[in-house]
Amino acid sequence: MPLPARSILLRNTAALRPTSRSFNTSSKALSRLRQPGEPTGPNEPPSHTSSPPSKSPLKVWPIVFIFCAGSFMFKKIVDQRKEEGQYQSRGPCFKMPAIENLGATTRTSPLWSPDKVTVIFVLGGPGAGKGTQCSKLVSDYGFKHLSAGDLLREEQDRPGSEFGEMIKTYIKEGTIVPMEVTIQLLENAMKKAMEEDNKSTFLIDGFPRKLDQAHAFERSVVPSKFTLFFDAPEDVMLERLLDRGKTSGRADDNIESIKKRFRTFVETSMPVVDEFESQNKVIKVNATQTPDEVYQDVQARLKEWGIEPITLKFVKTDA
Ligand SMILES: Nc1ncnc2c1ncn2[C@@H]1O[C@H](COP(=O)(O)OP(=O)(O)OP(=O)(O)O)[C@@H](O)[C@H]1O
Ligand SMILES: O=c1ccn([C@@H]2O[C@H](COP(=O)(O)O)[C@@H](O)[C@H]2O)c(=O)[nH]1
Repeated sequence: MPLPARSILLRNTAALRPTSRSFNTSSKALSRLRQPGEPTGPNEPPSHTSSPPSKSPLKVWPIVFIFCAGSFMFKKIVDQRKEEGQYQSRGPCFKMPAIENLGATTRTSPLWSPDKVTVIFVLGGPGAGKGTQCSKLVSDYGFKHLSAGDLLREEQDRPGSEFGEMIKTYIKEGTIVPMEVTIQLLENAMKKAMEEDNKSTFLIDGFPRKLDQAHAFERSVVPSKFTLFFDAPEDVMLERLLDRGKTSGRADDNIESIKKRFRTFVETSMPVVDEFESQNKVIKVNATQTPDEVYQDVQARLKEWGIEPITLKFVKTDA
C-alpha cells in the first residue's frame, strides 16, 4: 500500500492546512490575548469564522506523521490477518489476491453448452466408493474421469505452485479449498481432455463439495446433467478408509482427518446433494453392497437416463 497511502497523504496535506493554524505559534500567541469569539483585530472577523490558511509546511508534519504511522500499522494488521486466514482450519477470512484473479469463476455465462459438453457430478461421503465406481464407468462408457481431489493433490505437489501449501492444509483439515482454485483446475483439465482426447462427457468426482462451488461451476463452466450419489453410513466408510490408509499414503486417511472430513461432508457437502435432489437431478445408489453390485445398480440407473455403455467386445478370430 505505500504508493496509494502516499498519494492520499499528498492530497490531504493541502486539506489539512487550515486546521493546522492551531499549531502556529503566532496564532497561539494571539489567541491567549483574545476571548473566544472576539474579533482578532479591528478589521478582522470574529475568530470562529475562517481565516486564510497558513503557508508553513512545518505545521502539518505531526499530522502527516500520525497518518503515516497509522497506515503502516493498518497494513501490518491486514497482512497478518491475511496470513492467519490462509491457514485457518474452517476456511480463510481473506482470499489471496492471486486466487481472486483466477478467471474461471468470473464469467457470468457458461463456457460450454450442456448440449456439447456433458457433466455428471459424482458425490458421496469420503470412502463411499466414488473413485472405484468411476474407474468402472470409464472403461465401459468412455467417460473422462476427473477427480477434484486428485487435481488438487497434483497442484499441491507441482513444484512452484503458489497454492501448494494452502491446498495441503485444507486437505489435511478435511475442509474445502477455495472454489476458484478447484474450478480453474477442473476447467483446465476439461479443456485438455477435449483438445487431446476429444472427450466431451465428464465424470467429475468429489465435486461440488460446497454450494458456492456448485453454483459457480454451473454458472461459469457448464450446467451438470445430474449427480450420481453414493450413499453409505459412516461406519462403513470409516472401515474402508482406514483399510485404504494402510497403503494409500494419503495425508488424510487417518482417524483425525477422517472425522473432520465426515463433518465437512455432512455440514457442507450434503446441502449440495439436497439442492440437486430438489431439482430431480440425483441418482442415489446404495454403496454398501459389493463393488460389482453397486456398479450393476449404477448401470441400471444410467440406462433410465438414456446412457448406455460403449464397450467394444473383442472377438478372437482364426485369422
Ligand atoms: N463397494 C465397496 N465395498 C467394499 N470396499 C469398497 C467398495 N468400494 C470401494 N471400496 C474400497 O474402499 C476404499 C475407498 O474407495 P474409493 O477410493 O473408491 O472411495 P472414494 O469415495 O473415492 O473416497 P475419497 O472420497 O476418500 O476419495 C478403497 O480402498 C476401495 O477399494
Ligand atoms: O472440490 C473439492 C474436492 C476436494 N477437496 C479437498 O480434497 C480432499 C480430498 O478429496 P477426495 O475427493 O477425497 O480425494 C477433500 O477432503 C478436500 O479437502 C476440496 O477442497 N474441494
